[in-house]
Amino acid sequence: MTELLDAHLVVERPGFTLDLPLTAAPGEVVALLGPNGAGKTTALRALAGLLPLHGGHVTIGGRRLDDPDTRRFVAPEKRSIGLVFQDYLLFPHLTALDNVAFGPRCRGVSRQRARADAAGWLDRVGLAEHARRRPRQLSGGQAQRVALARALAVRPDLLLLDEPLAALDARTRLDTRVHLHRHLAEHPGATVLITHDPLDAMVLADRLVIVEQGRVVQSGDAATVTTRPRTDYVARLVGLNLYRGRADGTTVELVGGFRLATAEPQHGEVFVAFRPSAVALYPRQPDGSPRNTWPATIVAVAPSGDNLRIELAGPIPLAADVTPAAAAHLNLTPGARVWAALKATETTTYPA
Ligand SMILES: Nc1ncnc2c1ncn2[C@@H]1O[C@H](COP(=O)(O)OP(=O)(O)OP(=O)(O)O)[C@@H](O)[C@H]1O
Repeated sequence: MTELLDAHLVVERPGFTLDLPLTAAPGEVVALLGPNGAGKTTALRALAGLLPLHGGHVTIGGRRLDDPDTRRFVAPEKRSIGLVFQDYLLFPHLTALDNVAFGPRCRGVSRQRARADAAGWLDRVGLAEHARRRPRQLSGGQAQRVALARALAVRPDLLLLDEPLAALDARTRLDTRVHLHRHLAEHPGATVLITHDPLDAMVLADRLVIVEQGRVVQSGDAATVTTRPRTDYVARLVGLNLYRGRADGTTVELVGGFRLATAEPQHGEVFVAFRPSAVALYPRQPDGSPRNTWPATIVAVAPSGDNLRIELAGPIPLAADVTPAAAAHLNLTPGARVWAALKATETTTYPA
């Protein structure tokens, strides 16, 4: 597939370097996911032309927009890009309609045409009857939809979304996520979205690019990234226990010396992952039990859906999810001693 976006973003900051190859095909939605300070906003700003590159390049639709080597730099307003920022950045003094008409107007479309077009976009995002309202008369979810309509109204090759749902309450967020998903699916251009929320990323994106300390640490579709995390950040994000070790057949010696029995034979450096719900906790050492059992100490207990998420210390740090019924047999105070058990068949092992 030919890429609509072809970029290598190199930006130097004191004590921080962004060095991020990034591509997106027509119609593809790519989510940049990463912890605070990973460089996501820097990447988005560089794509938009709000921040010039120090190295690498940005090419959209075959057009070179930023290339420090040849001193080429195309200003943000001359790029075929639509932006939706976290705080929406709607013009407060303009109506919803004129906010949406603004981009096309700047590109030389007549006032009448731009407004007619804007009315069509507002209709598409379900806000036809709010066209005359100003931003402060709109709810958070409505303002977000106006911002989306405004970004799409210029028919951009590349749509950039910065935490598009972060400012919304849980209920609005759910509705808006579904709504946004539909519009992204219809958008013929490429989309790059940044988010902290794994659910947003998984629902909205075709591909996840995980960024830590300015670099790509993992990328792929949601299924691969979530079942085979390669860093602690990703493992915590998707709620898996993750360890690194050395495999010899179906035994993996973890960093620190603890040994786990696994199901798939491997050799050499590996990751071992398993779900917290695969761990069973007992008050005493279980007999006739799976091959992996070890004593552990409860560190913290918190609700997790219908279950309880128990954080444990011991030979390995561990998260276990137990049902309320199972929890009733345990003393769940921090500091209490329990036994953890894990079936080898519940583990996934893959090369590091
Ligand atoms: N204007 C600036 N001047 C100097 N350093 C900056 C500037 N903006 C960001 N940084 C630094 O660049 C790095 C990346 O920041 P960036 O905002 O891109 O991360 P992020 O992944 O978007 O984080 P968050 O999720 O917290 O928004 C950080 O170390 C940050 O301190």
